[in-house]
Amino acid sequence: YGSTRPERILAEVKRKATRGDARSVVDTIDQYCRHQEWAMNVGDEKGTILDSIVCEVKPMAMLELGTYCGYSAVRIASLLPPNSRLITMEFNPVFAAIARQVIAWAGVEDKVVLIEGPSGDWIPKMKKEFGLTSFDLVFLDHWKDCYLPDTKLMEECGLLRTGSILVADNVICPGAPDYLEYVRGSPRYESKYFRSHLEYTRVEDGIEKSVFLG
Ligand SMILES: O=C(NC/C=C/[C@H]1O[C@@H](n2cnc(C(F)(F)F)c2)[C@H](O)[C@@H]1O)c1cc([N+](=O)[O-])cc(O)c1O
Ligand SMILES: [Mg+2]
Repeated sequence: YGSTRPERILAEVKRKATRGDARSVVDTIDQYCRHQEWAMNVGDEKGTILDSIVCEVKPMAMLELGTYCGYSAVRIASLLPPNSRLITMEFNPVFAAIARQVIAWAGVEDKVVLIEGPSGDWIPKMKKEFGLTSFDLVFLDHWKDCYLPDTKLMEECGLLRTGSILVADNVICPGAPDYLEYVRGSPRYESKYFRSHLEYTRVEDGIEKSVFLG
């Protein structure tokens, strides 16, 4: 029986990355996915844009939708201020199990809370479950047709405050046209596009940064 791509990525991390060294985990995954087999991590080029926003915002409460193998969770967690938390949500239990091991190998498990299940179930109960008032920063990198409904649900559940920032991957490729139209057209958001490339390729893609104005 063959292994899955996430299992092969985890095996590469355990073989090549230094335990406890988040940067070496990130670099190992980037090397593997650039030279061995492509995978849908935000990647090194768009990852640098994400890093700059995380460092600028210094979020105390951050949410990621779409953990996959944990690449961006590790990347983000390595930049978080002390006492801040990244909550990362994953729908697929197989991917979640891999991501937990990647996050542990990187030594950032104290900064990351991985929750499993559909966003529609979790978003309405996050305030209570985690004693949250709102998220300072949200990274959307899950199913592209869920970006808009989940953003509206976060608004409705009071998880966004004036100044909360949404960062969305793949707004060009594969694309999230309804989300893009919403954040760019709504008076309640101030949106900015960061042009880049689809991870590990020369195809155009980009990240949209949108500030919620309340
Ligand atoms: O489809 C793409 N990403 C979809 C990513 C999907 C991932 O998000 C999880 N999820 C689903 N719902 C939730 C939550 F949190 F809501 F519960 C979490 C899924 O199980 C999966 O691991 C993609 C595709 C390409 N590409 O080039 O095709 C490039 C990319 O960067 C991509 O992100
Ligand atoms: Mg993506």
